[in-house]
Amino acid sequence: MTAVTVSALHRSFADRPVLGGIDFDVAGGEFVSVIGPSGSGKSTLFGLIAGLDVPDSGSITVGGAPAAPGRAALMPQKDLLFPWRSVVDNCALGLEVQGMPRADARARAATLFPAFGLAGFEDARPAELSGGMRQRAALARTVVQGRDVLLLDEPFGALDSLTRTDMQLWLQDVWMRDRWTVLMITHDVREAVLLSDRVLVLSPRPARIRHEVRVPLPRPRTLETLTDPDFVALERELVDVLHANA
Ligand SMILES: Nc1ncnc2c1ncn2[C@@H]1O[C@H](COP(=O)(O)OP(=O)(O)OP(=O)(O)O)[C@@H](O)[C@H]1O
Repeated sequence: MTAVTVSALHRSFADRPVLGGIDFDVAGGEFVSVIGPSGSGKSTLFGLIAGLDVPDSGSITVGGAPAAPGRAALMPQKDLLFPWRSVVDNCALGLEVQGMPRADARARAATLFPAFGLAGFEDARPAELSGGMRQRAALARTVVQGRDVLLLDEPFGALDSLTRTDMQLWLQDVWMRDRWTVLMITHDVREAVLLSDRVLVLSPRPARIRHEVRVPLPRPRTLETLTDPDFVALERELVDVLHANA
C-alpha cells in the first residue's frame, strides 16, 4: 500500500524556484528520511504534503486522496509548546482544534504518556521538562492526532548528542510498535541511516531527488549498529553525495 505519492512537484516563491520537480512514493509503514543542503526546500516539501501550502504544479496524495490539512500530522522544526498550558493540554491541543471536547482530548493524550516517558508530567508546564522530554511531548502531540502519516521536521535538531542518540533509539522502539508511516527531515546522516528504511537526498535549489539509498539493516538497530561495516558504508555513500552537492 502506498501512503504518500509525490509527482512532478514544483513550487516557487516570487522568482525563486525552490522545488524543481520532485517525485517519490512512500509505502505504508515505511520510515523515510529526507536530507539535503540547507535551504534546498525540505520544509517547503513538508508544508505541501501537510496541505498547508499549494504547489504550482504536480500532485501529492496522502492515503490515496489529495493532500489536505489534517491528512498527515506535521511536527514542525520548533516544538511550539505553549508555555502557559500544561504538558497534557499541549498534547491535547490538536484534538481540541479538531473539535474534540477538552476532557476527551486530555484523556486521549494522557494514554500516550507512559510510552513517551512523560508519565507523572501531565500537569507540568513545558519549562519544567528536559529538552528530550519536550521533543517527546511535541511528538506525542503529533501522534495523538491519529494520522497514518507523520511528517517530522528535524525532531532532534536541538538536542545534545547523548540525548539525541537515546531519542533516536526510543523513536525506533515506538515506531516498531505502532508502524506509522514516517517522513523525517534531518541534517544528520547517521540519524537518517540509523532510523530509516530509505533515505532521499535532495539536490540544492531548485530541489530534485538526486539520490536514494535503501537501508536493509536488521531491526531493532542498536548502538552496535553504528559501527557495523554495512552501516558505515551507507553513511559514507550519503556523505559523499552530499559533499558532491556543494
Ligand atoms: N513562504 C515563503 N515565502 C518566500 N520564500 C520562502 C517561503 N518558504 C520558504 N521560502 C524559501 O524557500 C527556500 C527553501 O526553504 P526551506 O525552509 O523549505 O528549506 P530547508 O531545506 O527546509 O532549509 P533548512 O535545512 O535550512 O531548514 C528558502 O530560500 C526560503 O527562503
